[in-house]
Amino acid sequence: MVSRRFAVGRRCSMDTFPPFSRLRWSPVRRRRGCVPAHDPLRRPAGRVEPQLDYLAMTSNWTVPGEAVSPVRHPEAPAPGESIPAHWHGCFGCRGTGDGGLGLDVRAGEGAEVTGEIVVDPAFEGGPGVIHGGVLSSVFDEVMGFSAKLLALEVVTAHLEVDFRSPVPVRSALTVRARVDGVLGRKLYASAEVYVNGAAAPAGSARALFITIDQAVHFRDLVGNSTRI
Ligand SMILES: CCCCCCCCCCCCCCCC(=O)SCCNC(=O)CCNC(=O)[C@H](O)C(C)(C)COP(=O)(O)OP(=O)(O)OC[C@H]1O[C@@H](n2cnc3c(N)ncnc32)[C@H](O)[C@@H]1OP(=O)(O)O
Repeated sequence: MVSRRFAVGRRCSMDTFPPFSRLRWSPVRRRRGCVPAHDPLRRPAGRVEPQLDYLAMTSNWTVPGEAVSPVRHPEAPAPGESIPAHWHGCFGCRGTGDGGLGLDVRAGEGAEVTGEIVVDPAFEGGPGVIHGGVLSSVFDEVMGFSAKLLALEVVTAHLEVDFRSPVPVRSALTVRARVDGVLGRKLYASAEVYVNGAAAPAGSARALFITIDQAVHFRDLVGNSTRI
């Protein structure tokens, strides 16, 4: 709780103490009571704030009961083998030297895959941690690869991510993903990310992929590519 005496535009010693001086809205500043005049987190007088239950905002995604178990294609890469890129122009498939994520995704048992990535400093969001959008891309890509074990062409229709703990840049990430169920053209997938071999996941994701016919889906879009 920020006291009224310190709440408006008070400069504090942290203004001159990098790196805090750059973090205008940081929780540290809020705790110390040095909150800029236009702090977006301040409550306008008289306004009733909704009481959000943040835990209820974590994923409650469930696979429909009618979904069937995924069937691995007989010619899918064997467990432990690398799964080839689905498109050389893909940001998720390209190496970091080529502006991509630098993911290595390997087949596991059944419809499970494991992706490995070292978080390039270029992927920084907050100071020293991965950008949440980049981590979402990692999840999207690794879950998408699980569809390749079924030899299906898919695009993402829905993606949701829970960020449980910060993921440092330069850390080694292991992403475990799998197709949980298939219902017509719909593939339900899930994944977790582990930092530097930790036992507890730092985040998790759920996605819905829809099978497509690549030739039809990208027919009128492929001309936009700079990588043909
Ligand atoms: C990059 C790609 C390479 C492809 C090569 C393959 C390689 C394999 C490895 C892939 C690894 C890639 C991993 C990254 C993949 C991306 O990041 S893809 C890029 C982001 N995604 C997109 O651009 C997709 C944009 N959306 C679309 O094009 C269209 O909405 C879709 C997804 C094709 C669906 O459209 P549609 O074909 O007309 O089908 P539609 O009838 O609307 O939906 C089918 C069913 O899904 C349900 N549905 C659709 N959207 C939703 C939703 N958001 N929520 C819930 N249900 C939904 C519908 O209700 C319907 O249900 P049923 O009626 O069958 O029960």
